[in-house]
Amino acid sequence: MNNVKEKLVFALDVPDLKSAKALIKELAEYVGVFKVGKELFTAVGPEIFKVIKENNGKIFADLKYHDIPNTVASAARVLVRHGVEIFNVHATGGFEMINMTAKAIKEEAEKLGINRPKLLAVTVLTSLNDEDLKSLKINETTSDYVIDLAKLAKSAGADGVVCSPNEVEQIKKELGKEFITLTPGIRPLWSVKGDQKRVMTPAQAVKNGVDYIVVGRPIRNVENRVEAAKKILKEMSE
Ligand SMILES: O=c1ccn([C@@H]2O[C@H](COP(=O)(O)O)[C@@H](O)[C@H]2O)c(=O)[nH]1
Repeated sequence: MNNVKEKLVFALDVPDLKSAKALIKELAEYVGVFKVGKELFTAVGPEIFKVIKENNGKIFADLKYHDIPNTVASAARVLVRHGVEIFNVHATGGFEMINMTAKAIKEEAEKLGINRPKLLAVTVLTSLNDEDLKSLKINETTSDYVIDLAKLAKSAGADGVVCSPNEVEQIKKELGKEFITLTPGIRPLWSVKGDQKRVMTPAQAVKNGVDYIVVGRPIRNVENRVEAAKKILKEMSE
């Protein structure tokens, strides 16, 4: 069970520090990594990183940077100084943006004598499907586009990608087992899809070889969150 706990990333999508603290305390025993997304970070800033560290948690800064290379690399240096374990940028920011960021975090971590965070590139959001790509004038299937972006990200120095569990087997086959896959769009059979379109159950995602699964609402929006987390860990270990 402990092994699957390390794979479980919980999305702290709440609007204030008080709610985030309560969730961290409630779920620390069942969750490997806490994900800080745009809502919480915009509300409380880097203070949340301190709180997670104080509770011996690992941090995934899900800030999905997408800007010119110098801006992203500079922001990433700050994340290194905050001691985050994982962070991400959009793969569509391009080779130079990812490459400059990868070099910057290595340099910054060496300067501080600490481990550098893992750099992941977001491929195609799990709320998008083939039809959505067509409307964006992208003439590829979602899975082909994800693989192309994953190849670009790897060649630029990323440690892995954010994708849906549907693409994991292919990514591992083409880019190697060590290339990290972190997958939102996780929906146990007892939960609702909401705005997620490319979804999979925790059990199937683990079978497909994902390194991390991200779960938010299926745990956060139920009455007994500890029970929901335990149920997911059980499904992951079956
Ligand atoms: O492609 C992506 C990238 C990021 N996310 C984030 O993951 C969580 C999922 O939460 P649920 O409540 O389990 O849907 C959320 O914070 C998203 O911002 C994603 O869903 N898809």
